[in-house]
Amino acid sequence: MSAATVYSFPTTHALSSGLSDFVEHLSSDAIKKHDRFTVAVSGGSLPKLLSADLRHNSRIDFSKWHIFFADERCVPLDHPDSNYAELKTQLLDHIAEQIQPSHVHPINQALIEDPEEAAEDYMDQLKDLFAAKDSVKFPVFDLILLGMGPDGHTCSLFPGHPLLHEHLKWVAEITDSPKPPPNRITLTFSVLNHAHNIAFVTAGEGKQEMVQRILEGQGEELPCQLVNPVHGKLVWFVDDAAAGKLRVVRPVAYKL
Ligand SMILES: O=C(O)[C@H](O)[C@@H](O)[C@H](O)[C@H](O)COP(=O)(O)O
Repeated sequence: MSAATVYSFPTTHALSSGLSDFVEHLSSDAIKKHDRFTVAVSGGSLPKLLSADLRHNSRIDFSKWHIFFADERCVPLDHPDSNYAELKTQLLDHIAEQIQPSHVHPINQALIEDPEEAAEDYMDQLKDLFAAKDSVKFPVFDLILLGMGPDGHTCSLFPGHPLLHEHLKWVAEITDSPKPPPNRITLTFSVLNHAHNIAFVTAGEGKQEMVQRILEGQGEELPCQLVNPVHGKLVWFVDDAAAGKLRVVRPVAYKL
């Protein structure tokens, strides 16, 4: 995989605070350049780690944010499995007065029984924002925030799954996710790898071995290893526990 910068923090509190500074920096940079900040967010522990400090960060102009989901389970938006529901609880409800509701893009709840249609509809939502001109080949997010599954999956892109080779679609459906629920939609590697910035966020001792395998292992094609930005930057935000088995890659302290 392309050289990634690994930022390690002694605690998850420190990680959340560093991540908030990082997101603030990218957001203000993007708003200066093109008057908006486009971000895609994953599920799992990410919304909590992301939001602990971010939701109190008054230096961020959330009114310019456009929020998408890197992957989503095909469940109602108030279901405990919904990534949207988790982000709402952790972040959106806390910045409700600043964020514009039309700038938040959950999946279309009316289509959850048909993942293929839900994926097509989500691609249309992306097109509305990114592809005013038909010539846009892929959306270029300012930031995509990813988690790392225990098997090395990211988004709903699982080891050995045919979706790892999907190069045309922006958003794909999956109906046989090895992790329940089986029906989901996910951004594809084409979209991930065109982002300006990609940040993996993962914490805890239980992640040590997989973090080491992904960042230092060779000869595998784990989904997290297929995240290789074409022009953008790749960073990992981890705690010292998750970084505990790294031997070759040197984690650094985060500084703006
Ligand atoms: O259903 C899923 O596939 C999960 O939401 C998944 O994509 C998650 O992001 C990773 O498994 C990391 O999860 P943790 O950050 O909780 O370890």
